[in-house]
Amino acid sequence: MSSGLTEEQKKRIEENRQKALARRAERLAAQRDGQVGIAGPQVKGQSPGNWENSKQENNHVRFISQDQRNPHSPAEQKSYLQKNYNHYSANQQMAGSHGEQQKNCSEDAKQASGIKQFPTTIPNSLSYSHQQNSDADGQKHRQQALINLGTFQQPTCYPPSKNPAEPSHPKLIDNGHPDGIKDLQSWSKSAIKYVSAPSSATPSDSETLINRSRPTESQGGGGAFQASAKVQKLPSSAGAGSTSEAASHKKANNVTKGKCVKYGEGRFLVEIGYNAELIAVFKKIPSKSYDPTMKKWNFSLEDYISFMEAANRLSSVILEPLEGGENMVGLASGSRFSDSGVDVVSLLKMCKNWKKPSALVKGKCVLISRFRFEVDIGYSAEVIGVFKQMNSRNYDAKTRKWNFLLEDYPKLVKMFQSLASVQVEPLPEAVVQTFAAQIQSSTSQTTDLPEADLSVVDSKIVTSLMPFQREGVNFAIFRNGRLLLADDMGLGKTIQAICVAAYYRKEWPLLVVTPSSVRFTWAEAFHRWLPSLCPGSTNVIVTGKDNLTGSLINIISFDLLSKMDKQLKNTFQVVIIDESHYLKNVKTARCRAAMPLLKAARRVILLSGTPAMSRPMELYTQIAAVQPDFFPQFHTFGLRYCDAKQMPWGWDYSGSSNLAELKILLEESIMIRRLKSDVLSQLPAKQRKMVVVSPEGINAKTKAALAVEAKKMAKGYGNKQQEKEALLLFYNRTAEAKIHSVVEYILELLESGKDKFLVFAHHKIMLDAIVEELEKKRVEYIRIDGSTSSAERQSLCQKFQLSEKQAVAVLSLTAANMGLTLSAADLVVFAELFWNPGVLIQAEDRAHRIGQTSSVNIHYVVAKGTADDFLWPMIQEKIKVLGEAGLSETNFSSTAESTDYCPKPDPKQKTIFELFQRTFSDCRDDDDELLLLEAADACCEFDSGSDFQDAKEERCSVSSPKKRRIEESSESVT
Ligand SMILES: Nc1ncnc2c1ncn2[C@@H]1O[C@H](COP(=O)(O)OP(=O)(O)OP(=O)(O)O)[C@@H](O)[C@H]1O
Repeated sequence: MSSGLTEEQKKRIEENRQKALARRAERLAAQRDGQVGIAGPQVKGQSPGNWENSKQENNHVRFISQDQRNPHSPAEQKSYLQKNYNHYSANQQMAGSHGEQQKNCSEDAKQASGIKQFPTTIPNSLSYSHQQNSDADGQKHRQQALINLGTFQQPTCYPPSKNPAEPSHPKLIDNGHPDGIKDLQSWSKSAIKYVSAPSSATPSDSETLINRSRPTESQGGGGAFQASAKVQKLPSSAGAGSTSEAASHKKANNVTKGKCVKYGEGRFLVEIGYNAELIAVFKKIPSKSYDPTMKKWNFSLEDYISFMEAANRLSSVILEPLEGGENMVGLASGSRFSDSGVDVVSLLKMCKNWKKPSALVKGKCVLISRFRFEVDIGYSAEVIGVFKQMNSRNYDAKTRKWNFLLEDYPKLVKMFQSLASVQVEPLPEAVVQTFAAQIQSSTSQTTDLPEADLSVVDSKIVTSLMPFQREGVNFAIFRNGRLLLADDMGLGKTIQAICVAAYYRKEWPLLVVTPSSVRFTWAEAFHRWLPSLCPGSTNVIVTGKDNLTGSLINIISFDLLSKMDKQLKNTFQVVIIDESHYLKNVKTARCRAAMPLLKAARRVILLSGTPAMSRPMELYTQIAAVQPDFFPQFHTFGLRYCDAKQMPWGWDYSGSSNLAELKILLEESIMIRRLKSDVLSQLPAKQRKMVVVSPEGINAKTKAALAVEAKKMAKGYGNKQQEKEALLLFYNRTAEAKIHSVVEYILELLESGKDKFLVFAHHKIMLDAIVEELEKKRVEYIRIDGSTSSAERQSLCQKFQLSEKQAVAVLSLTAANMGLTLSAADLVVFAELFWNPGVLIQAEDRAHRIGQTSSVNIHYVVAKGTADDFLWPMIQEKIKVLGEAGLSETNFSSTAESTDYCPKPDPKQKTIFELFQRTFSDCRDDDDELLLLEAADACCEFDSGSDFQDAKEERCSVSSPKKRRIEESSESVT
């Protein structure tokens, strides 16, 4: 049986093999002379920072500056992180500690001389340690200790929900009593603190009740709830008994259930069946109004709190509170702010009518911390006179501004109102609403987030959450499932989002909107983290014609979303938007398609490590998606936070202003963001992720070619040589098939603001395509492959290390997997797999080595229906065997997502898998493998008639390759 290679290809393979042999001999000789490795000699005239010189001297260096540098780019964050990460190695948080890293490095050197393989031992266990922080007000922020999650139930398979509106989520129980903490083995404290609402005025979701009393055993689920929350009571302004407590004591029988919903501007409506007691309450509310068409009562939002208090005292009524009602805490009508004599209504009115055309002195109030605001105003004796009447006044000699406790805000605003010559812009309404509790009483203490009861969620995911992730989930549930999760890259936004979504599973079908390259990765992640899901529960939409509601979990790309049926906008009550900064521009089709959907949904989980990449205006749509009431008009937001300026052609919103206030506001209300430096002690040294690319990225011809190769392989071959050749051809075809998806993924990483990363690939066509695209997009890059001399490598590495711009290192798997230090990157992308895991681990260690101060994220891009189906399980098996022998980390796959990614138990596939194993497992000699590969690459190189040529022509993002001469190919084998 033929191997599929032509005579000419075979001849070239042999030629290449000879050349590779010669090169290997050269390399070995060079190693003996000490030329290979970290300390290779510099090329004459090249200085480390001199890109231009090297550009002239080295064809493989093409650093093209970007036009503009993003002032808020992750590069800046990165340098900040690096400054702050020095404790990391000292704390031995990086797996294996310094000693181990040194071992790795010395083993790299050994590898370079071909002595030993599989050098890296990476413990998978996570270590936790406490970390101290402090906020502007000196509040101590600490990271969590272990959380006892031992008693979570294993839910059964999720059936599709028949009634999405059915209340489903369980109670949130908060062990607020300090004694409760003592009883527990471990306790957690949040880095984020919340001012708890006055007990009577806490609007809580009737389903997500917050129980501020000490949990009994039954409440606590036998230890499922930990005392993270130290919720203190604020002075109650409106009667006793919390909404939640009252609600939770109501009997299930004989109760009328209903909910409050927004109703036009400034009003809410109560959707509920007839209940005589409640009608009596309605009639006592001053702002009551009856809508005869809807047959429902509605009221002013100002009466919301007092209404809820009254309603919750009725044993026959359970009312689900208003979404976002927590922002109205303290704004109950009639409630007066301490010492000011100002009630809520007057305060809001004063805030609206603050402009005085004749004012001589103008200024503004700005929030500077969670408890204080400052008044930015020019000198005026009158104003100073007012300031001096404030008990909490404080003069900051540095900024030359006065600041006050929020408690003094109403009084100050009232006094400014009486000064005709003074105009002070108040705090935005969103700030007043969010910080109402502090405005009401700054003596209120802070509270940690209540611990959510996740017993309805698969225990696998719950027990896997790292402490800070658990805190993220608590935050999300505390915010009723509407939030912007803005954790740094690689901190596990996916696992948190899945956990939150699973908490609301009775409201599914769920919609996940993602960049197209990671749709399948999401599907895999759901099944990984929620094992109780039935196999058919995920539906990845690949064309505009696919059924968007086909399954319980529907995953769609941003671009396809705009083609979706508008009628479906009310179908999804729970929506996850991955990389939500894709929505930053309101004019784009993706944003126009997503916004109505998000406004209609009850739970909106936005994920982005870089919610705004350059200016605050990019945040607007994301804020509006989560909290539409915050800034109903963009212009208001623009004036306050985008330094909006009126130009001859209209308003310019491209600036920024009051950013500190915006950050405090968002963190208090809708956003949670942790940097790697905040949680480093909880992170493993390496985090591996599988990026399963979509099959439609592979064109039909390439798919057919792969299928033909697979079919041939399944039939078997006459001898080992033929088997090897066939496998190599299959491997080559896989590279061709993946190019489009890999390039797309890299572009998405760049678009997401990933500033520096390494991309490893084996085949020249893959490396070429990546480089070609980077050039097109004018992204700086270095390339190191088999043709790069030792000296060049060294200078390229230094340049990559020192470069402050967005830069990608494009590296050959077999020629750049050892002896190089590229620790300036903390992200490594594998465009291709390789059957020798030692090579992969060595390649990972280009970034994960001494000098690395962060946890390294590793993304393996895999495509189903290609050689990856066989390579991935094979790699894992090899690693397992090596682990058992103490030669490698024990479980490579446990640090990677989608470990269930393996060939289907199809007999044909099994034959191929065995063929892979037989061929590559037998191949113990490294050099032989490399030779084989180099040789194999040649057949890919000159295969001008390959399907890839056609495929490339069809694609717009990857331009046609130049035909290469055979002689060149053998020189530039990777
Ligand atoms: N608690 C955990 N246990 C095990 N693996 C985890 C955990 N949290 C995250 N990971 C793994 O870490 C990797 C990175 O996680 P994820 O992709 O969710 O990060 P991210 O914050 O979404 O990053 P990005 O911003 O790059 O998309 C994944 O492989 C994920 O499975």
